[in-house]
Amino acid sequence: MEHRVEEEARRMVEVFTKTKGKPFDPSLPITNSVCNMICTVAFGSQFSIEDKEFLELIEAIRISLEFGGSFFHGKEIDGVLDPSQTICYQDRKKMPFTHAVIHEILRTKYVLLFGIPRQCAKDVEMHGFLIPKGAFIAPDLRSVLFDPEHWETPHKFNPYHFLDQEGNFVTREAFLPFGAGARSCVGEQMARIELFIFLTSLLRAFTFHLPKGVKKLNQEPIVGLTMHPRSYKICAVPRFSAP
Ligand code: HEM
Repeated sequence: MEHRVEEEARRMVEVFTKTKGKPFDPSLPITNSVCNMICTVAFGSQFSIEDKEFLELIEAIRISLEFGGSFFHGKEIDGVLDPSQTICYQDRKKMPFTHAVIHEILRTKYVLLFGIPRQCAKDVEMHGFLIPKGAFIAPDLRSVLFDPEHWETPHKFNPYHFLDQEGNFVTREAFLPFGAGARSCVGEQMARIELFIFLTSLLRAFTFHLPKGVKKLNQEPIVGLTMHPRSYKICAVPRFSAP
């Protein structure tokens, strides 16, 4: 699977390169790559970015979710990987800062409004409260991801939440974006591999900046069943000239 993510990352870099540093909305190529990974695993095939059915599917998902959305320099990446080297998931161990940034993105820009609803299989007593058999539960994972007792700056983007004094990566008990227990996210590993390889591939290949005249992006999400980003444009300027 990791090999497929690497291939997809290369395709994404090609699509970004074709924009020649001009303003463009990166959400469609990113969504296409993420969907392709799931389709490869589920059906063994994938959609082209121009495929009419794919575009209709994305629009349908966007509408249904709406009704129910960084910039950091590539210095650490440059220090570890040369421009032609393939990026693999194992490289995260040599890039604690990048790894910490990805964790902090997953925490502060958490995509789900609430976790997958579950039904209680038997009577359970928790902290003196009875949760009866049959009760529906919608876990609020934000309550732990933004808990002031667990995070130094709960609402502020701060990669140092995941780094110790020496700059080593540290895991945190309250980092539960994929849920916990027997029914936690089955796609966790795939999501982690994609996030790392896609992000490092793009940051290694491009410098990102806002289009001329744009001072700031509106980071307020569109709230639906997910927290969806508003549409935006950025410029991806290649960092290395083509061989
Ligand atoms: C950043 C990306 C993702 C996040 C934050 C996420 C989060 C979650 C959460 C919170 C749950 C509920 C866990 C619980 O109830 O304890 C879940 C379940 C699930 N996720 Fe994900 N997920 C992500 C990516 C994916 C991907 C890429 C796939 C598929 C390839 C996937 C497939 C599933 C499935 C099938 C379940 C249901 C598991 C079950 O009921 O046993 N997820 N996910």
